[in-house]
Amino acid sequence: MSIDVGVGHEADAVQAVREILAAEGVPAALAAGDPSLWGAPSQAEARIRLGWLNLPLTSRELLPEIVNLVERAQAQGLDHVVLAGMGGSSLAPEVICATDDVPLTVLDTTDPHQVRRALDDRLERTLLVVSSKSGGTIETDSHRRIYEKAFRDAGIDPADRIIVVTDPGSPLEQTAIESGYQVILADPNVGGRYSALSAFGLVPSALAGADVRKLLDDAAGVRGLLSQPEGNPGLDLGALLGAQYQAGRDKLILLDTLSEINGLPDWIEQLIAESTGKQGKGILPVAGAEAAEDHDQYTLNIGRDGERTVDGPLGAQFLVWEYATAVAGRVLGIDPFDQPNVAESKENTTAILSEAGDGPLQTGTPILTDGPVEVYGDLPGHPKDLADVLRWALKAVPDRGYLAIMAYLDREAAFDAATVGDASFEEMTEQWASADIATLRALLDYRTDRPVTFGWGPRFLHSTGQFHKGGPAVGAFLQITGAITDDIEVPDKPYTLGRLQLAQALGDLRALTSRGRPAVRLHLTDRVAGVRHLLSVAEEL
Ligand SMILES: O=P(O)(O)OC[C@H]1O[C@H](O)[C@H](O)[C@@H](O)[C@@H]1O
Repeated sequence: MSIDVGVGHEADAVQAVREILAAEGVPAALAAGDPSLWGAPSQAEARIRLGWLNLPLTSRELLPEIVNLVERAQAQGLDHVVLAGMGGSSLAPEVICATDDVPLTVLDTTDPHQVRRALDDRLERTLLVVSSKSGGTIETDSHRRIYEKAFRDAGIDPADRIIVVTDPGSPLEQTAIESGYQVILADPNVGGRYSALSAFGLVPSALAGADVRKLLDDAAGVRGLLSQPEGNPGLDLGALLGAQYQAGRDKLILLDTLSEINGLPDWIEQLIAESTGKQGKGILPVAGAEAAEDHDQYTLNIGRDGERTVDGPLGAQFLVWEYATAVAGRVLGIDPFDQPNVAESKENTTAILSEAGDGPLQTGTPILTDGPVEVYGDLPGHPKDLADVLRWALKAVPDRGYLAIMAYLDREAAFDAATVGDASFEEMTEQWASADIATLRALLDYRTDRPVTFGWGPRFLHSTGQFHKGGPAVGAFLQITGAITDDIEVPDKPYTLGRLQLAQALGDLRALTSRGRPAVRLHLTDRVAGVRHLLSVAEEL
């Protein structure tokens, strides 16, 4: 089964870019793993980052080991699979499992309420996959420590329940060996966001019940096309992204509503934002929005329907989008394999934790309080209430700009609002939406012609966070944090999850404001009431 790319009515412009790329020999060179395609300064990194091109073949070697893991888990009756992993270490398994309709609990959060939800859910049948390429990611390290303690407290040996996926030689590999955990080593020549078809994508998905062999088969089916100058879906898509960028359309609205693949835009978001958002350039992917066409925006559909489309099975989609992103990187003149600005927020987080010592974190004082919402920030014009603050945020977006909502909250919290009993599907959806902070995106989107993005913190720090800081300086930022009523200790660390989460929010805010980007933090002193209030104020703007 193959994959089709529909380039829409800009076919001539796309053809022009494709011809240049073909004349430069890009398709064959990229398919062969030539690291010189992004210029001399990128060559050293590219040399160790092109392994994804071969994963449809090389990952097959993992299948016997994966089958053993799955059989062992089944024999032990472990049917609740929890995946601790950030960014590239969890986004692909989330899409794979949602598409195959098998349950996977993803922990890519430091929100203590959301982590507590997972801990309280079938611990006696839980299998934890700890996935981290670097082996040093603070969120994932915290989850491992918390689960180790929870297992021990429940009289369960963590070595029976924890599987580690990491790169050879990482500190996590060392810890895993010392702790007696099963370790699956990933291909070190593949970067995090290009790792969907590696052990990072396959191991947790297979344990959750997904058909990963099919994924590799579908990717292998398209791989042979990637060296060709014609009939090459990766080249077509890369040329489309590049041509749109050259025409000033650098906001990509991703739709998947009519697709059988569930949630691919979230994975594409990380791939494109982190790969291209740097040196003041970049393509901003917008997931979860309505279709939009404008001088700087265009829509692309996953599936058959629409003007610009990418239609084909998930395994092929992964490979084609990765190839297209690498091609677009060349057209934009950036290195698609580094993420130079991600580290900055992480360093700020560490600094904020150490500045505070044993005392409370330095949050400053609110400039105003509107019911259950406190407002922190340096805002001009003396806003008098929350409505003023939201109006300011919308106005702060420049021409060609965007508004980013970043919520450091429990992304499952809206489940608590769902009525049990005889509510209809529509009623339940409505209840969900009115308790879900993500609804704010649509409410604000309605009031501006600029794109509005929504990200869960700290998850987005490993994705669009790179674009926010490294991309064009045209973002305005609305950060949302919430009171914590049930915090969780991180064993052998001087912080709790809640303290870490707040430090991450403050650290990113510092990175944004130090660049002069308009940014404000809304703090919900009561989460449920705060979400309700914020949504009702946004509705009446
Ligand atoms: O897999 P890990 O090493 O834990 O990394 C998880 C994520 O961390 C960083 O933020 C990178 O920018 C991401 O590209 C990566 O996916």
